[in-house]
Amino acid sequence: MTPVILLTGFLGSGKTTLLQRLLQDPSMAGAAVLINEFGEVGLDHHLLDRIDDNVILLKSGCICCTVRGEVAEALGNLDSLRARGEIAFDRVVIETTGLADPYPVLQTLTAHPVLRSHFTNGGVLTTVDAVNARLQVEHRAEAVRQIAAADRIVLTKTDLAEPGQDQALRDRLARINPAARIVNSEAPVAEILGGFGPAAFAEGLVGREAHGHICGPDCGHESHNHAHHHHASHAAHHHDDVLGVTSFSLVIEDEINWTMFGTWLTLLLHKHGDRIFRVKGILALEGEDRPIAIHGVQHLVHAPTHMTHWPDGPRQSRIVFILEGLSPEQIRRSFAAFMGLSGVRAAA
Ligand SMILES: Nc1nc2c(ncn2[C@@H]2O[C@H](COP(=O)(O)OP(=O)(O)OP(=O)(O)O)[C@@H](O)[C@H]2O)c(=O)[nH]1
Repeated sequence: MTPVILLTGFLGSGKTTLLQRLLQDPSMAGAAVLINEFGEVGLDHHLLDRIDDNVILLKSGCICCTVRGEVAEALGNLDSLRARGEIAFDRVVIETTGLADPYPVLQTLTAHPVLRSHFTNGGVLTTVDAVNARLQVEHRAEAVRQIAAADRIVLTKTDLAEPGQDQALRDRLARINPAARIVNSEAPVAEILGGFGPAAFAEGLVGREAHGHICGPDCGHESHNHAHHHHASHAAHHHDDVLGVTSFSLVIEDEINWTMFGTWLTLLLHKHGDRIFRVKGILALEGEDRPIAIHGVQHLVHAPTHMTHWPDGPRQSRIVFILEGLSPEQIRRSFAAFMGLSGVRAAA
C-alpha cells in the first residue's frame, strides 16, 4: 500500500514552500506529487522547482469537486504507470487548493473500490500562516476544516509574526484540533514528517471546537453528515456565483516597472486585503531577464524571489488573484491606469 500525504492549508499559508523543502529531503526522493489549484490558471507547478514526470497538475478547479473524478483518475494513472515500470514512487503527496475541504479526498482514498487496495491515507499535513490565520479561522470555514482534519499542523511565517502571536495561535489551534502535533515550518524535515500518520482521524478526535464532529471514515455518519458538510463547504467557495470566491488572472504584454508595481500592490492590499485572499504572479520586469515570483496574502506582501528560468510559454507577466466581492475588471482597470499600460487583459 502506498501512503498518500495530503498537504493542505489556507491560501498562501506556505504549502508549496513547505513541499519544496520536503522534496529536497532524501526521505522524499521517491514521492510523486499531485498539485491542485483553485481557478483555471495554475502557477504552483511553475513555482515548484522540481518539474518531472512525477509532478502532475490537476487542472480543474477545486479538489473537493473533482476528487471523485480527477484525483482518483490521477492516482489510478500513477498506479498503472508504476505497474508498467514506467515510473517509480513509494508515496504520493497531494497539495490541495487553499480553499479545499480535505475530507472528500480522504474519503475517496478509503472508499474508492480500486484505489483503496493500492493507496492508504498517509496523514494530513496542514500549514497554518502565523500572520494571517486568526483572520482566516474567524471568517473562512475551509481554514477551520483544514486545521480540524490535520494530523500534523505546520506553523509557517512565525518569523513574521508579532511576539506573543505565536502562542495565542497555538492555543487556538489546539482547541480546534487537540490531536494534532504542532511543529514550526523551520523544524528539521524529520520532525515535520516523523511518526506522522493518520492518527487523529483514526481516533476520531478532530474538530471538536468548530464542528462538534467531522465525519471520519469509520464514524458511521458518512452519508448524512458528509452531504451536509460538503454542501456547506461548497457554499463557501462556489466557483462562479456572485457571492463566492473567484479567481482570474491579469496577463500583461509589456514589461513592468518594479517600483510602480510594488506601490500599486501595496495600496491594493492595504485597501482590499480583507477580500483579496491571494495574489501570486510571475513578472517580466524592466531590465530583468529572469522572471520574478511575487506573493501576497491578504494584507501581507512577501519578498519577491528570482526564478531560475521562464516556465513554458511566452515571456509574459501573469498575476493570479483569488478574491471575493471585487470584479476582475475593477482590478484590471486599476492596474492599467496606475501603471500606465494598455496591453493588460483579465483572463477568467
Ligand atoms: N517569511 C516567510 N515567508 C513564507 C514562509 N512560508 C511561506 N512563505 C512565503 O509565503 C508566500 C506564499 O507561499 P506559498 O508556499 O506559495 O503558499 P501556498 O500555500 O502554496 O499558496 P497557494 O497555493 O496559493 O494557496 C511565498 O512568498 C512564500 O515565500 C515562512 O515560513 N516565512
